Amino acid sequence: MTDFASILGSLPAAIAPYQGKGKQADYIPALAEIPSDKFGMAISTVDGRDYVIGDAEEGFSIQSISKLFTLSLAMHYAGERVFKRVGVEPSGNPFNSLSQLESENGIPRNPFINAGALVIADVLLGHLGSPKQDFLDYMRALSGNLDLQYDEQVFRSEYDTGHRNAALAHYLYSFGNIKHPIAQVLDFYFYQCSLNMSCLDLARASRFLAMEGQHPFRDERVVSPLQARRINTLMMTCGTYDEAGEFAFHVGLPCKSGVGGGIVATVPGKMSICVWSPELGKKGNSLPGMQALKTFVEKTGLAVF
Ligand SMILES: NC(=O)CC[C@H](N)C(=O)O
Repeated sequence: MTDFASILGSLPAAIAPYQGKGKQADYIPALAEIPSDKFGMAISTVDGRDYVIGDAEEGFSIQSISKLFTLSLAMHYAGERVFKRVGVEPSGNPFNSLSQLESENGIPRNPFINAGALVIADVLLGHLGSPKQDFLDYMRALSGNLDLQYDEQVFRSEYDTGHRNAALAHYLYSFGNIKHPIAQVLDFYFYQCSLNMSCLDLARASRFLAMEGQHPFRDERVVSPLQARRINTLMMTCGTYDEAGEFAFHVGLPCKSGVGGGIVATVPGKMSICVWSPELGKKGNSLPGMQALKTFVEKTGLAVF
């Protein structure tokens, strides 16, 4: 049997050469205050075993990893209709780009770029009675951590500096692809991004993606098996933005990153993984985090191809 504990134990040395080579997100000022040398990783297997290393139980800002969960919830409520309003193609552009929306009639390329996630937030506003609380409850149930909270300071920081997201939301609204008041959409979007979770929380919470949509702690489905397969596919092709090709090439697992430095990866049928290290490469994905996943896959052979 693979000795996951000792493989995890080898990762701090493997990523050490990459620390100090990236840069924390500072366009959201609160994120720049996190010590840059943090590193944690957690694995949660489909049969309920957890393995952790380093700062895996320390909370961080999940940022765009939240898009994985809002998409899952939107697909649960609206099924295929979601894909009338967002596409399933990689954008090849930065996560916060506005440019393709003009020629593509306000239909974002995919649900993981900011434009797509704002549309998904709008979809959820049509289904949730108390959107922020309902989403928090959903994440608490998925992670099994009833103490999960959002980070007020990060939320405020995003609100104060979120001009690009506001521009995207207005532009989408002008195409009729946002239907609720823009202030409500942004409020919900900044809230989802400012949830504070640890690697262990996120590895557990994303386990349904490795379990054909089965809820990790309840006798119910989060999404259908087909939907789980599609979400994994979108993670592989679009989850790390304009670096998705590099991730598929070097890591070979469905991944979803956030500018807080976290990356969730799934090994369908086997486990879910979350790594966290705040220094980002040029495309906004954790540089040491990517190396940790690459090394993990080399040592375990767990890539999907
Ligand atoms: N890639 C990310 O994590 C981006 C999320 C961030 N909240 C933003 O909207 O810019």
